[in-house]
Amino acid sequence: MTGRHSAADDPLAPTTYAWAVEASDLSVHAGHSLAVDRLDLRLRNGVHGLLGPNGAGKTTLMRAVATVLRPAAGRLTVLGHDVAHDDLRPVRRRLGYLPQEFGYYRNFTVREFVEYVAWLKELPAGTIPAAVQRAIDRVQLTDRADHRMKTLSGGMLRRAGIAQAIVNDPRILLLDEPTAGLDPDQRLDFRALLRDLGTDSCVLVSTHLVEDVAAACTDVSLIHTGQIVMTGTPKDLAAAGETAPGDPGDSAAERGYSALMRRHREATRP
Ligand SMILES: Nc1ncnc2c1ncn2[C@@H]1O[C@H](COP(=O)(O)OP(=O)(O)OP(=O)(O)O)[C@@H](O)[C@H]1O
Repeated sequence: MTGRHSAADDPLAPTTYAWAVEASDLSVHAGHSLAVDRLDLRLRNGVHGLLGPNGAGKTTLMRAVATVLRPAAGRLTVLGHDVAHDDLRPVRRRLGYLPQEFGYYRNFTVREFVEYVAWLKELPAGTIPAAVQRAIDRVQLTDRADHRMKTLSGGMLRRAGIAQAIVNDPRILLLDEPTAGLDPDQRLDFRALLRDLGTDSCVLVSTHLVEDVAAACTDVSLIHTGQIVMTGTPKDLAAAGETAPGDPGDSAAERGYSALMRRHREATRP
């Protein structure tokens, strides 16, 4: 794996910025829609869940933090760099990103796919084989490492996607629907991996699965029509559910999510 440098020789050392991700009054377009609308968000290390209904703006926010989309207005800094104005290459080397749908050469093996991303992230050549092996092991694809991508199941593909996202030991890890297609055992293993990753990096996970958030996230932000509705801990979500037994959901956290979204819709109804 790549070694961590000291603050003195690393311009992206955490000591040089207060927040790993800081969005202030951020607006971002997706096509012609204003999908992120004057949003404020501040994230440090930890596992941050992003929950919201279809079309809420989760993917668009992720794409902006991944420096794929430019802000239309407001300010977004990632690892202390302003994504609208600064050189983003050092940031991109320190990012890991699992998009909802990711591209790959079908004939690549899992190892070749992850190696290719390691090379794109400019990892020192000598560190690549070990970094690739560790990433593949962490997502439990060890026995498939030399199988072609086209032969993997949907859940295995997702795990290969997670492996490429973590191969550079990223400071910021963006995972868009990472548990889609994983079987129950794999979801449990993945939650443990998330908690591990969040100890020394900033992980933002978009999901529809409230239970994943409750089990693996240090905090959660609810997003609706491009704005953050609420940020709190999974316990806050469950507590909101305890006081709203009539709202839909199979657990206190799910009922809390439903209740908070309902209250937000009622409060903002014209
Ligand atoms: N390429 C596009 N062109 C036009 N509108 C788009 C485009 N991509 C997204 N949108 C719109 O932007 C809004 C936010 O979409 P986004 O994909 O960010 O939401 P999401 O929360 O990730 O949704 P989901 O949970 O369904 O993945 C939606 O209203 C969507 O219709």
